[in-house]
Amino acid sequence: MSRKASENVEYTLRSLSSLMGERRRKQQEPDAASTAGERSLLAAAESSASLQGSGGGGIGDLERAARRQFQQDETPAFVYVVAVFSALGGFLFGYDTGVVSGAMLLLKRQLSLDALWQELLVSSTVGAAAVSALAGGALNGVFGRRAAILLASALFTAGSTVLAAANNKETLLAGRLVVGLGIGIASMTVPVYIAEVSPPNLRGRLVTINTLFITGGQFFASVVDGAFSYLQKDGWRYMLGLAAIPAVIQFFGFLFLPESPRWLIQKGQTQKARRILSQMRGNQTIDEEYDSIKNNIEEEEKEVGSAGPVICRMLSYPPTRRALIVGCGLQMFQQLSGINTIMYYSATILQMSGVEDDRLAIWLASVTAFTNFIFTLVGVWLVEKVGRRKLTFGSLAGTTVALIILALGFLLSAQVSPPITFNPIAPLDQNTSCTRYSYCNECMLDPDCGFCYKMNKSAISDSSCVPVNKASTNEAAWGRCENETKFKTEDVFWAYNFCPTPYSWTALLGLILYLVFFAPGMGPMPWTVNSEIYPLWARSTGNACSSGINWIFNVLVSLTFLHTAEYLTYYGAFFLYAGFAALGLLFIYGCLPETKGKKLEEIESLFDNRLCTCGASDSDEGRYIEYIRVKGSNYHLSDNDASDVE
Ligand SMILES: O[C@H]1[C@H](O)[C@@H](O)[C@H](O)[C@@H](O)[C@H]1O
Repeated sequence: MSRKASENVEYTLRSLSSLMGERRRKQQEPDAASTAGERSLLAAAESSASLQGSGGGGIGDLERAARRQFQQDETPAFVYVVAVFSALGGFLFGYDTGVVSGAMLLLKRQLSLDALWQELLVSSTVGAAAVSALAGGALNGVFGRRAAILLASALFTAGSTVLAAANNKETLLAGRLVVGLGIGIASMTVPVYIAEVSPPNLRGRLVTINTLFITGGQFFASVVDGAFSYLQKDGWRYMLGLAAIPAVIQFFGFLFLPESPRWLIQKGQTQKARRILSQMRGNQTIDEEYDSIKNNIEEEEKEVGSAGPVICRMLSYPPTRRALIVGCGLQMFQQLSGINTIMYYSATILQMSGVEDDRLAIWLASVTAFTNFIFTLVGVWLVEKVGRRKLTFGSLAGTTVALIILALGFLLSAQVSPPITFNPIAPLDQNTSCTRYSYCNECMLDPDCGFCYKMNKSAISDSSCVPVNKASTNEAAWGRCENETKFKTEDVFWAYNFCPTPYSWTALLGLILYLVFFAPGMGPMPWTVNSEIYPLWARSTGNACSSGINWIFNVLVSLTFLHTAEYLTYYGAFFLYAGFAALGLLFIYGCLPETKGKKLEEIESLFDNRLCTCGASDSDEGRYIEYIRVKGSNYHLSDNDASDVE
């Protein structure tokens, strides 16, 4: 082909790229296939040459050819199978963290657990997860992702079996610790593994599926809790033991699933890596991807060296240091916005809104978990459309507003808190410490007391603060509210952990808005972004650190909530979370770059500039990079080329 002809070909292809870009901008929603930025677009230079002759109609041919090519290039189902099997780790993470609240209600009665033991059984899992997430980095680096996932599913299976068979609290503690170790390893490995096997145009979506499975696990756990709460004796065994089923499925599944090709290349097992990569990419050519991974590893080694512990190298090399700050910051702000407290206290918030039956509240808590799940699905859909940065920022902005509404709901309720008007005489040898309070909101904040009152039309009368029955928070230890079945027939009401209030709708609105905004962005994006921002040599360690931070802040926020509420009251605690969320907004605005559509190997360059300058370089967002294959050679429209086109 003459030089002129080939220039024409290139020109026409660029026009096509521009035309498709235009159309895409108009639609505002790039269709999944056409955003496959790195796929070769066309194989036929000849048809382009003939296109010179056929004028405008040729563009139609070319576009059709491109579409045909895209359809053939469809991502093989195998990638989805791998993603779903890995995400079972997310399901177990969600299930095991979610199921414990329902199991505790039964356990504490059957094994007469005191507050310390209850606290231990709940927090030990999260604490163990923090430790194993941090240790998971080394495990992943040395033995690979597949081995780490196999180990996590073995731990889940062993832990759940021990829990189901436990006969004393010590064995229960051991089981909870083992499950926690599994959760930590899974939480850091699964996103990394999925990111490494996914094609770039689907990576965000597939990693986000892992968080969908986390929230799915939490929802399933809440349903299981509800169902087995009727089985007073040993119901907890089923609740805690059921997790063994998905764990076994994942274990056997992973015996047949492959190692991450990126990890294999890093370890010099190039033949195997090639084979797996082509299995994952179906009929697309893998040469370009393979070469770019390999070159990248070599360059990284030259640039950063391989001496000393990875974390030291990460901290002394500016791009990875910045990535680490962004990754850990995101995880920290996820937890500081209070998701787990909100989920945990959703039953209370719902009770405040007039749901008086305890069992109904348990079921309504599964409505909360379901909302969290469904809106995470919205995140799966949005992540490749609007990108990580906008999604995270928008989500946290909405979460901040929701937290303020929630806090206002509690504030208004506290201000109109009903006074205590009736002080019954305690039977001999009974606790009377609750009688010192003058208002319901003081009584409510004391975990040992509850509010007992009469309702006359909509007016509260004869209200007292009395000790709660230690065995069931549904009734008081003594007095008018002592017998649930009896007082319900006498127009007497019992409120534990909440006060009857006309402003409950404000808190309810805050709760709903919180979930709607948090779930699509702040829930999944910290995991998704962390799986992509580190170069290969730093990926395991980076994810280990950021997941560790997630778990550490998870424990901190859960353990301090009650004390925070005692010092600052409920509304103070929610205002505090809103303050953290607002700080998080500044952080995301300034520091979170867009990683959508980029190859993992390209992402490191996003952190080349000073920390928190990516907000300013945001103009690149949504820009479309077109790769064009002409007669076997790849043309990547460089930045300049692309701006020519646009
Ligand atoms: O991303 C997840 C998810 O949002 C869960 O609902 C929450 O319990 C976890 O702590 C969080 O890491």
